[in-house]
Amino acid sequence: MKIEIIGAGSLGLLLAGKLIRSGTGVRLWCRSGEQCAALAAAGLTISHIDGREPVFIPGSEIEAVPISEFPRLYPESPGDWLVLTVKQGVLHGTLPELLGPLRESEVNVLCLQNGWGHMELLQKLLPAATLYTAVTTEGARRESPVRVVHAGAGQTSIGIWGGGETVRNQAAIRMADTLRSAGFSVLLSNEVKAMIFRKLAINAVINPLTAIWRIPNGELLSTELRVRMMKELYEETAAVYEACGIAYEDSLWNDILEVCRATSGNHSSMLADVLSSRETEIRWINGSLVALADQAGVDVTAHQWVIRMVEGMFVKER
Ligand SMILES: NC(=O)C1=CN([C@@H]2O[C@H](COP(=O)(O)OP(=O)(O)OC[C@H]3O[C@@H](n4cnc5c(N)ncnc54)[C@H](OP(=O)(O)O)[C@@H]3O)[C@@H](O)[C@H]2O)C=CC1
Ligand SMILES: CC(C)(CO)C(=O)C(=O)O
Repeated sequence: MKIEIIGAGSLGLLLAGKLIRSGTGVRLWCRSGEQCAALAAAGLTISHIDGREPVFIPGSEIEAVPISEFPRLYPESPGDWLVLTVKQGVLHGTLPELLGPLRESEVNVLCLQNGWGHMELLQKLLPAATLYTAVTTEGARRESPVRVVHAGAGQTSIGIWGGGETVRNQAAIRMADTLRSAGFSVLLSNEVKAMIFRKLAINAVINPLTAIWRIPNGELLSTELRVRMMKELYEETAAVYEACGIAYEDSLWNDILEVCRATSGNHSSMLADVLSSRETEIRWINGSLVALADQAGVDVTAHQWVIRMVEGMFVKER
């Protein structure tokens, strides 16, 4: 199996390194030629916060190519899968033009983005492709273009976008087996929308508050006021789901609290973006809930406020 990974950031480097180490063919598409050169010179190091030995992949074993070469090189020798590990902003920004030549292609595409909105976009861009959503609780943090920290082993659930029996889908089964042999814990799910909306609720409550208060996830639980703000965001989210007929488990609020405990020392991805003055994914997390709320006539004042707070902070810091 040959896997094309687009986006050599936290998740892309983690996946690429572990897949290469397990013997899977990987071509890694980086935004910059500088990162490709750095990987060729220094190799890739994956370290673990749980004390496991770092994994080192020598540069000679890494096929890293600048994304500007994608339209020329990809059609000459396309891989079996495209794995997208860029942020939502890139998917909605520069990637549509790059993927344009694949419009007729029946390629399998695995998308690991948090948030909501990217799958509909990809469906329009790549109507002949089979799209798979992956919802992951793996934690990865890129330290440099050639170093990534595996900050927490999690679980990845994969489902066919648009419905279908993922659990019997041969391509999905092979992909899951390949990821498992690289050391990831993977489930196939026929409930793709339920898994996306569950993760969306978790991100919509935890990410903006940790980014605004600049605290690790666990500190959200340290005062009553913080938990009350979380609850407000949660209750608005639940009201949107009810109004839109989106099913969710009764345990969702407790699940969110549990994620804070399980990832207590982690910086959320939104806090990490804010601290690095990068664009956040709030438009596709809280913003997508506001869009659903507008259609359904639900009041989501708390979500609107956190969006303004995070977007205002980002603009100020640039
Ligand atoms: N990190 C994690 O633990 C988790 C992440 N996710 C989701 O996965 C997605 C990726 O997250 P993460 O890996 O953290 O993000 P990062 O910002 O670490 O990585 C994104 C990568 O995309 C690269 N990139 C930007 N533009 C392009 C382009 N046009 N072509 C190719 N590559 C490009 C960036 O390059 P450069 O740095 O050079 O700009 C960067 O290396 C997000 O949607 C996130 O929500 C989900 C669960 C966990
Ligand atoms: C689950 C959580 C909140 C873990 O940090 C996450 O997905 C993120 O930071 O984006």
